[in-house]
Amino acid sequence: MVRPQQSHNLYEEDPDETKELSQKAQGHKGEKVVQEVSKETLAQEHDRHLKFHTENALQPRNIILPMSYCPSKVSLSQAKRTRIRDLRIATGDLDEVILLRTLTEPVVHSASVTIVEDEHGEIARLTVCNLEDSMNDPVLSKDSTLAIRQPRWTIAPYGGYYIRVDHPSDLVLLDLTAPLVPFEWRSLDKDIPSKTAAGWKKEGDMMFLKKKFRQALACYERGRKALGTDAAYAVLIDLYRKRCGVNIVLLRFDDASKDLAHAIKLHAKSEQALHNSDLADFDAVKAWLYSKNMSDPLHIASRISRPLRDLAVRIKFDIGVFQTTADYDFPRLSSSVGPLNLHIDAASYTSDTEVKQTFHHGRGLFAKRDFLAGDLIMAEKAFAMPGYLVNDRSSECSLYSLELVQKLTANPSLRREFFDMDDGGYWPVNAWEITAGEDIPVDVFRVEHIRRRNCFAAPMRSVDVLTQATPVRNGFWIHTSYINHSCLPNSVRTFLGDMLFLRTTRHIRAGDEITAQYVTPELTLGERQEKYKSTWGFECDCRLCQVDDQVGPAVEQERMALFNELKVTAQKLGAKPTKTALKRFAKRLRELEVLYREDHYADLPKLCLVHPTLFLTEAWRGVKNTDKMIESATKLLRYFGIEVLALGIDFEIAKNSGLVNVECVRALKYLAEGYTTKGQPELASSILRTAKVWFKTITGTDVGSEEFLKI
Ligand SMILES: C[S@@+](CC[C@H](N)C(=O)[O-])C[C@H]1O[C@@H](n2cnc3c(N)ncnc32)[C@H](O)[C@@H]1O
Repeated sequence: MVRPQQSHNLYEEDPDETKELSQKAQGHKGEKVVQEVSKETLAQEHDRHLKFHTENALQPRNIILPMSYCPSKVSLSQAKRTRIRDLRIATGDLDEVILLRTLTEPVVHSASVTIVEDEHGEIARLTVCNLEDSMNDPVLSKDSTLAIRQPRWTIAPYGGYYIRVDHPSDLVLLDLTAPLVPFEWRSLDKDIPSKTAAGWKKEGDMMFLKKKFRQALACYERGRKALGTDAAYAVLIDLYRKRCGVNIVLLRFDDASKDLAHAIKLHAKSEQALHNSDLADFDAVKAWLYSKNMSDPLHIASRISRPLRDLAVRIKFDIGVFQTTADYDFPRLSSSVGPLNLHIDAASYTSDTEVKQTFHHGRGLFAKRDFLAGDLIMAEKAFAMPGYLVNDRSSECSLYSLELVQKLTANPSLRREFFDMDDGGYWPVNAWEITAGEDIPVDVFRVEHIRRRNCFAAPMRSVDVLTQATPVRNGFWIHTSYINHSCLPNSVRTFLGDMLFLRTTRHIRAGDEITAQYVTPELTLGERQEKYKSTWGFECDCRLCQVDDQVGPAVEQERMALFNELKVTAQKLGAKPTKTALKRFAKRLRELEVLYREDHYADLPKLCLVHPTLFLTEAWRGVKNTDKMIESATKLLRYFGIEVLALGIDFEIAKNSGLVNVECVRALKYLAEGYTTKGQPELASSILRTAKVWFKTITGTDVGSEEFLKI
C-alpha cells in the first residue's frame, strides 16, 4: 500500500502494511537509528493528527499485532536505564528501561500516540497499543512521566521510526514523587488545588458524569486523603462506594472488591451492633466477594445498606458465580436480553462436567452424570464478550479483543483460569518460566493465540438465527472452551446474551467425553481438515472423517460434481417446480445416493445429500405431495445420521449418531404436518414432542417453539 503523504491519518495502521514493515525491520534488527526529524516537525504532525481526529469520522479501530516478543518483568529499580539515542530497531533489552515525559496530549484511536522526550531532551513519537484509553480521559495525558521496559524502534509506515509498546505491562505511569523520576521533571508537578473531601467528591462525581473515569478515581482518592483520621464514617464509606462503582465501569474488579470490602468494614465499624462482627474483617468480606456462589454466610443481605449490597451483587456476577442445578427461568432471561443489554445476571452451572485429559486431543470436557437427549449439560457466563467483532483469521497480523486485554491487565486474580486455556504451546516456547506466587503476565501475543483457539462467535439469541440474519460477536466461555471438536458432536452450544447453554443431542453417559462442532463441517474432507488445521492446528479423526478418508478422492469428486449439478438445478427450479421436473431431480439424487455405500455409512451422515434432499422435501411439500414429502423428510434425517421410526401412533428415534440442527427440526415439523394431513394426529403429536426437544437443543430454551412448530 502506498500512503498519500500529508493529508491522511498516518497514525492508523493497516495489517498488510504492518506485516510488510515488520518483515523489513527484521533485516535491520538491532541497528541504531539516526533521527532526522526535529521536535517541531513531530509536534506539527501530531497537531495535525489531533485535529484530524476531532474533525473526521473515524474508521473502526484496527488492533494490530506485529512480530511476537514477550513482556519484560524487570523491576524498575533494578533495570538498566537507556536513552532514545541508544534504542535499536525491532529489538529491546528485557533488562532495560527508558524514562520518558509526554510533551503533548495523545491521539487515541487504535493505539495511543504521543510525543515524548527522554531525560537528555531527545524526542520521539511513542505509540502504546492495547491501553485502556480514550481521548476524553487519556492515560498518557500531557506532562505524564513514563517508564517503558525493553524500549525499541519500530519502522513507521510513512518512513521514520517510532517507539512502540505492545504489552500494557511494559508501560508504567510514574508518580512525580517516585525515586526514579529525574529532579528537573519533578518541578512539573501540577498545582493541585486544595479542597475539602466533600469538594473532591463533588468534583469526582462531575468527572464521572463526563465519563472521565480515571480523573473521577483520582478525585475520590484525593477526597479520601483530605479526610482527617477522625473523619465521619459516612463520608469515607461514600468515597469508597463511589470509587468501587467507577472501578466496576473500568472492569477493574480486583480494585472494586477492595473498595467495597473497605466500605463494608467501615460500615460495620460505624454501627455498635456490628463493630466486632465478621463484616469488620476486610479479608473475610473480600473472600466472600470471590467465593463464586450466592450463599451469604456473612448475612450481608440484612446487614448492609442497599447501595453497597447492589455493588456486591454486581461484582459477584462480574467475577462469576455458580449454581449446582440446571434450573433457569428461560422466559425471564430471554426477555431481558436486547442489543443494549447482553450482560445478564445469571449464575453458571458447570458442576456436572469436568475437565480431564483425553487420549489424543489434549484436555477435554467429560460428563459427571448421565444426560438425556435435550438436557442442559452446563451453562456459563462469558468471561469476556467484547463490544465488537474484530476477527481476521486470514491475516497474520492478527486482530483481537482489546477489552479482553484490559480485563486481564486490571485483574490479576482472573488471569490463571484464562491463561490455563490452550495457547497452542506458545508460552513455554516464547517466554520465561513463571515462578510460584508470581503474577501471570498479560502477554498480548499469548492472549491472541488463546483467542484464536478458544473464542466462539455468538448471536445475541440463538433462536433469532432460525428466522433472520443475525450479527455475531466474539466471546470467551472458559469451561466450554475445553470441549474438543467432533464432526459428529453430542452437544450443541447456544447463546442468550452473554450466557452460553450447552445441551445434548443424544443420550450421554457419565464418563463420556462431551464434543461439539467448532464449525459446520465442509462437504469435502480436504476442505474440512484445512479449516481445522489452519485455525486450531488439528486434524479431525472422528468416524465420519475416517470413513470419508477411506472413500478416496475419485468418489469424492463424483459426489461433488453431482452435488453442484443438483444445486444449480434446484436454483433454476425455484419455489414452484413442476412434478416432472421434481421426478427428474429425484432420479439424479438417487445417483448421488449410490455414491454413499451403506456398508461404509451405516449410521453416518451423508453430507452431500442433505441440501438436495431438503430442497426436494420442501418442493414436494409445495406441490402438496404428502407421501413424497414424508419419504423425503425421513431421508433427510437419515442423511444427517438419524434414523427415525413411525410405528402406529408412536414416533421413535431409532439411531442418532449424527447431527441435530435446525434442518432436522424442520424435517420433523414436515413429518408432523404430513401425518396430520394423512389423519394420524397422535403420531403427529408424538413427532412434535421430539421436535420440541430438538428445538430446545438448538436454541437453548423452548421459548418460541410453539410458533416455530405451528403446523
Ligand atoms: C478449544 S481447545 C479444546 C481444549 C484443548 N484440547 C485443551 O487441551 O485445552 C482447541 C484445541 O483442542 C485440540 N482439539 C480439539 N478438537 C480436536 C480434535 N477433534 N482432534 C484433535 N485435537 C483437537 C486442538 O489442539 C485445538 O487447538
